[in-house]
Order: sequence, then structure tokens, then C-alpha cells
Amino acid sequence: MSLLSLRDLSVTRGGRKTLDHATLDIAPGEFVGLIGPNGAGKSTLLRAALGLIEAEGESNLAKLTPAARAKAAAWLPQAREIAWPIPVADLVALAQDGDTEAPQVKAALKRMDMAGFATRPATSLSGGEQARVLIARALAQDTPLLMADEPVAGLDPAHQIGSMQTFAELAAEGHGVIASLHDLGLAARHCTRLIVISHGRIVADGTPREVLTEELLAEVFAIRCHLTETADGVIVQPLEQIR
Ligand SMILES: Nc1ncnc2c1ncn2[C@@H]1O[C@H](COP(=O)(O)OP(=O)(O)OP(=O)(O)O)[C@@H](O)[C@H]1O
Repeated sequence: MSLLSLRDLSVTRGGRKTLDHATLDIAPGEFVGLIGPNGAGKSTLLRAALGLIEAEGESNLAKLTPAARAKAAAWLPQAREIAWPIPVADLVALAQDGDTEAPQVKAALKRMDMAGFATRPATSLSGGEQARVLIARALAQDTPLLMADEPVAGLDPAHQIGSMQTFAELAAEGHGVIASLHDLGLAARHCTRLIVISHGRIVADGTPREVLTEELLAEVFAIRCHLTETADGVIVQPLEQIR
């Protein structure tokens, strides 16, 4: 069973293919890290998969009505600012028809370490706290698939790790998760699978151990890295930019 199924999905913008024949499937149990440099096409892939931008090719989600899609996948976009002074619990409860007592709402606030902020106006939170509330809202939607664009950007190390652990737990519980990520160390440590995108094309797809090689990191990211195999998986230490 595929929670996300893309076949030759392509996007053309400004006369250029910003996504070039992306084909992939995501099954329950997978936590997929979508990695690649700035402008590689990560957001484009996620947005095209959801049918939010015009694309050629096929996506199982883009075919659905907006209501059916909201049941199939939760979407956490890159933009994080909250403009509305709604209490935190009410904001998260939007994912459950406004029911602040719904177990999914309470569990999501707890998972994102935001239960103590439930009555605070969301606009009064710090940038990282706002980001955690928006992750909580996506979690509270309780969908088979979670799609997130740079979900841990702007979070402190503890909450970055906590969020990645939450996504890994969701996957272990049978959900699917795909998240674009810039932190290769977090991606290597927590994801079950990495998809590497470069110039709009998927150039590698496999376990972190399979994908993260010195050659690939040099070629795609233009960085020299030290890779260490440990019992916890592969550790990535970026050392310098290759010019
Ligand atoms: N409306 C547009 N017209 C022309 N090019 C566009 C347009 N929107 C996006 N692009 C280009 O598409 C490419 C892919 O952008 P995308 O946002 O998917 O990258 P990304 O991998 O998510 O990058 P980042 O890590 O910087 O968020 C970029 O080169 C971007 O400049």
C-alpha cells in the first residue's frame, strides 16, 4: 500500500524544469527525509504532490478533492508565521473541527511540548514556539501521511531532536512521513530512508547508510564531510565547502 505515489511528476517554471520526472512511493512505516541544496526542488516536489501547483505526471493525492486530501495527508508548509492571536489549543484544534478536548489535540500539544502554552495567544509565542504549534496542528490532523517542508528549521536542538523522534514514532506506529530537511546529521540519525534531489531530479533513494557517501555529498552539496559508522547509524560531520 502506498500513502504517496508519484509517477513522472514534473513542474516547469520560467521555462525550466524545476521538478523532473519524480517517481516515488511512500509506504506506512517510512520516515523519508527529502534532502538537497537550496533551490533543488524539495518544496516543488511536496507542493506538486499535493496538487498545490500545476504539474505534469501523476500524484495519488493531487487527484483527490481538497476534503479527501485533508483526510489522506497533513501538510506543514515552509512559512511559519501565525498572524491571528488565536489561543494555541484552538489553533491546534482546527485540525479536529475546533474540538480542543479531542484526544488528538491533547496528544499533539503534549508531543510538541506545548501543553503549557494552550491558552496563550499564538501570536505571542517565539518563532520556534510558533513552529512547534504548527507541527502540533499537523499532528492533530491524525492522517495516514504527514508531509512537512523544513519542519525543524528554527527549532532549538532539543526540540529538533524531539520533533524528529516524534516523526520516527509516527512512522513506527504505521503512518508515513516525508519531510524536507537541511540538517544531514538529523536526517541520517532519524529517517528510515533518504531521497536526494538535485536540479529537480531524484538522484539517490535508499537508507541513510546507502545514500550518504562522501562522493554524493561532494557532488550534490559541494561539501566535504567526515562520515562515521556507529551503532546509532551514520554520523555526518560537514567539514568544508568545496569550491
Ligand atoms: N515561480 C517561479 N518561477 C521560476 N522559478 C521558480 C518559481 N518558483 C520556484 N522557482 C525555482 O524552482 C527551483 C526549486 O525551488 P524549491 O522551492 O522547490 O527549492 P527547495 O529545494 O525547496 O529549496 P530551499 O532549500 O531553498 O527551500 C528554484 O530554483 C526556484 O528558484
